[in-house]
Amino acid sequence: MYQPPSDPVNKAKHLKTSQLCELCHSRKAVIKRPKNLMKICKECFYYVFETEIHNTIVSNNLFYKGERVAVGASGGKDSTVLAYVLKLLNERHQYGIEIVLLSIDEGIVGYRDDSLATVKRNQKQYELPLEIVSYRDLYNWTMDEIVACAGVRNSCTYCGVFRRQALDRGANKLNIAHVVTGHNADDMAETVLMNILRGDVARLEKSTAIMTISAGSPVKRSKPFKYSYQKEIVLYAHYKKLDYFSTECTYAPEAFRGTARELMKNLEAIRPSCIIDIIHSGENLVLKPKKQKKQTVKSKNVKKTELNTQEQELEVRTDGTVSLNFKDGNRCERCGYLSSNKICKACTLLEGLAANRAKVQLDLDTSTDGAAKVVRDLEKLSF
Ligand SMILES: Nc1ncnc2c1ncn2[C@@H]1O[C@H](COP(=O)(O)OP(=O)(O)OP(=O)(O)O)[C@@H](O)[C@H]1O
Repeated sequence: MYQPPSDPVNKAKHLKTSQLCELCHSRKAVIKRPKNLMKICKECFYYVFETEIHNTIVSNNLFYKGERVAVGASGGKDSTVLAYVLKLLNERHQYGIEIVLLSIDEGIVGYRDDSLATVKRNQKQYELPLEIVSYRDLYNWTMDEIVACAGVRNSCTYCGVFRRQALDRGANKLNIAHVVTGHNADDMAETVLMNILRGDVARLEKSTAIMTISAGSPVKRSKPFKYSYQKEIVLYAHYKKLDYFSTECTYAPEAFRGTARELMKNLEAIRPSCIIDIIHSGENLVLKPKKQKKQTVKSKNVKKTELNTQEQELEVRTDGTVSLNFKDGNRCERCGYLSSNKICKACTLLEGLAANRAKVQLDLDTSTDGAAKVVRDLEKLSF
């Protein structure tokens, strides 16, 4: 428990003033706070770290009394600290929420199996219920199989789409409409930078939102660590001796995100506040109103009945490309899960994977030489 500061009786007399905590002025400073370089003691660090998260939760009305909340638990440092701190704050400030751990098993041998073992230990340590949902059960593919079939280059794309939907479906299974994740300030600043560098204005607009809801999904997501620095989360886990899994994913991280991360780390070394500053810039960015022509589809290819029931809209983007938008509440024609598109993103990717698997099998099954084989080999080349 936090000890009140400035107790002249308990003040460490053998310490010089410069060695004392800059907040309580009575205990020895042992930490240089990554966020503002203040030298503080362990107790004050715990207190400011937890209080900042509490303030984020309260000022953004993240929870309501009686709400059931699933923590996306990967066993890594961020989500482990999130589960621990959320349970602590829930008890300390009587949020009145019910916390459940929700883990997705992507099927990555030597990585996710080990991190899930950590989550299972966390479940006992924090006395929280745990639900595990696997890609194998949902999609009949594991990430290891996907990488074997589609290569490592796009692994983050597949994994990201499937995980987002898997978290939704896991929450649905638990009858929970709110998933919190351990995305932190560094992750958010990185995303803002990436979207600026790519000129991805649509994503830039949403990249600093603390709470999001995907089109067609009944599950909202929030990021209570939006203003928490990665380095402080690691320090907190270290000093509190939390049990977490620290190995990076076996598959290559998204190359461009890696570059943005590197750039941000370099900036942070010169100016620690730049992480928060980038988030503030993103939050206050005012974008030009979108110039988009929207018209109802009157296409020959679409049956009249479909038009009536599905309320499609044809969106013509400024770069000339078009997309079909389906209003929320629609279901994917393949899997039946809620989706804003006719076929959800996961099913589109699964379709590509199935086609690729068939092609690989064809190559393995037939010992063909000559033209057919050459044509298949050429098909694999991308320019
Ligand atoms: N397999 C998973 N199961 C449940 N939640 C997950 C899973 N993977 C990621 N998440 C959620 O998404 C957040 C961000 O995930 P990311 O892959 O960026 O990992 P990270 O930044 O290393 O976080 P962590 O340290 O918690 O693993 C995690 O903090 C967690 O809440």
